Amino acid sequence: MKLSVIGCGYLGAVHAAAMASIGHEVVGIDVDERKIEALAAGKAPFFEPGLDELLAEGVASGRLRFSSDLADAAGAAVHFIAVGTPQTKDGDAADLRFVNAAVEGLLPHLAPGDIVAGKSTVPVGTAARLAEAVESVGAELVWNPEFLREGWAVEDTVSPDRIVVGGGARAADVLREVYHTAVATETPFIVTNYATAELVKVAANAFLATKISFINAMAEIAEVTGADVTQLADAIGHDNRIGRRFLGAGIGFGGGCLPKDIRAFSARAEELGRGESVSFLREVDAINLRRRERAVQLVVDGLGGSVHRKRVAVLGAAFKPHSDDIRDSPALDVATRLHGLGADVVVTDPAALENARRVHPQLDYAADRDEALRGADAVVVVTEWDEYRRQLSPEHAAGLAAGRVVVDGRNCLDADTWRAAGWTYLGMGRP
Ligand SMILES: NC(=O)C1=CN([C@@H]2O[C@H](COP(=O)(O)OP(=O)(O)OC[C@H]3O[C@@H](n4cnc5c(N)ncnc54)[C@H](O)[C@@H]3O)[C@@H](O)[C@H]2O)C=CC1
Ligand SMILES: O=C(O)[C@H]1O[C@H](OP(=O)(O)OP(=O)(O)OC[C@H]2O[C@@H](n3ccc(=O)[nH]c3=O)[C@H](O)[C@@H]2O)[C@H](O)[C@@H](O)[C@@H]1O
Repeated sequence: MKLSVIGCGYLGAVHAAAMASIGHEVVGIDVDERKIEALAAGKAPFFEPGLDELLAEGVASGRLRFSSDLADAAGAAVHFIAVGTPQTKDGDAADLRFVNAAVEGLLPHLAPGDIVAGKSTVPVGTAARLAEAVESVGAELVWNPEFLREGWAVEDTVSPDRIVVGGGARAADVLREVYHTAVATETPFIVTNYATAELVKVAANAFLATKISFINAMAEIAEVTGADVTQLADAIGHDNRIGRRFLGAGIGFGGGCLPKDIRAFSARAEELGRGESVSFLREVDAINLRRRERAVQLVVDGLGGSVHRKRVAVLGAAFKPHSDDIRDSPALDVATRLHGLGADVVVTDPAALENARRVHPQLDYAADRDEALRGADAVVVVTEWDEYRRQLSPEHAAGLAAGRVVVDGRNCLDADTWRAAGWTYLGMGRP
């Protein structure tokens, strides 16, 4: 089938490449010419495991091409909208300018019977509003939210846990054909109305954020009682009604989605007169942000009350491992707070260094882990990449660092091993 994907960022580029890999003829469109140039050359403009291979394969096969001209979407049977919906500059609501512009710009290139499939995360009510414009040219709108995780985006797109389609039965059948490989393996395929489809997406992210803040709230209680939140998480996680996943206590969630999605959800619920129904999400957000402060406090405490002129090695910049994404990164928040307190901060990250340098030029950067560790008075692990977690021994770190203080912002190090090697180990919610 012929498909177009409007918006080729973390979501759209992967979607376009994955759709080509399952046999479709795909054109990816973006207003960012630099991105399009890279993609057309078969190169991912960001770090995503497996994406380079998929792009190169798709472009070489002739089934995948990229363009900065929306007119090139003409002729596709399904047009996916995958543009950004960031937080507005002056509030919590989602900024729908890009979605509106993409749909508006697409209208002249649509033919009767075409399907426009929204993938961007939007406030409930958006699809119903956009449907009118799409129908005015004889096309049909569905909302088909996306649940992929960065770092596993290719796998999640090709083999999703579920597919949700809000819209009419004919359009849903066309999407069944689009996702034929997942349908063949009996992936749950849920057809519903617009509002449900939009809400499924934000509800899923709100639940995940709540789960993380729940365990971080337990970490706060653990800190004043001498309990160990990692053992607590293991123990409650054995109850499979609860489950251990997303009970990782630490400096909390960040990224281009969870934080802005819970805020946009709160803002939308308030508009609908139902703010109180999700008022707990404000608390989820507040707990999350407190944990970043806590990590900073641990570094201050570990260094005897002041970080001024102390060299602090910050291991990690991305909001999570296997990604170069630094949008609302807790790691960089911790780094900039320490810098603000007068510390000589040296940040390193295997994938996100370039992005970090661009957005936070005031910080110092080291090309690799060992360079960051050299001469450090304290070490803080803020993104749990394997090379900081599994591949870093306390003895090796001791051979490079000047001090012996390690703050484990992701509870990813073995406390006993580090202590036995002479380090002052400070974890999040651990005695
Ligand atoms: N990043 C992720 O893991 C996931 C993202 N989402 C949602 O998907 C949407 C996109 O997110 P990301 O890909 O992360 O954002 P992104 O910022 O990486 O990509 C958005 C892209 O849209 C392009 N764009 C903006 N206006 C355009 C227009 N009028 N025409 C064509 N292209 C345009 C931008 O240049 C950019 O490349 C958001 O609503 C997000 O919440 C949903 C699930 C997963
Ligand atoms: O809407 C989206 O964009 C996506 O948002 C998240 O995916 P992602 O942002 O890629 O990353 P996650 O793996 O969910 O991690 C989010 C944040 O939570 C943190 N986290 C995760 C798990 C945990 O136990 N503890 C914890 O602090 C991570 O470090 C990271 O900062 C969701 O998991 C996806 O299903 C969703 O599609």
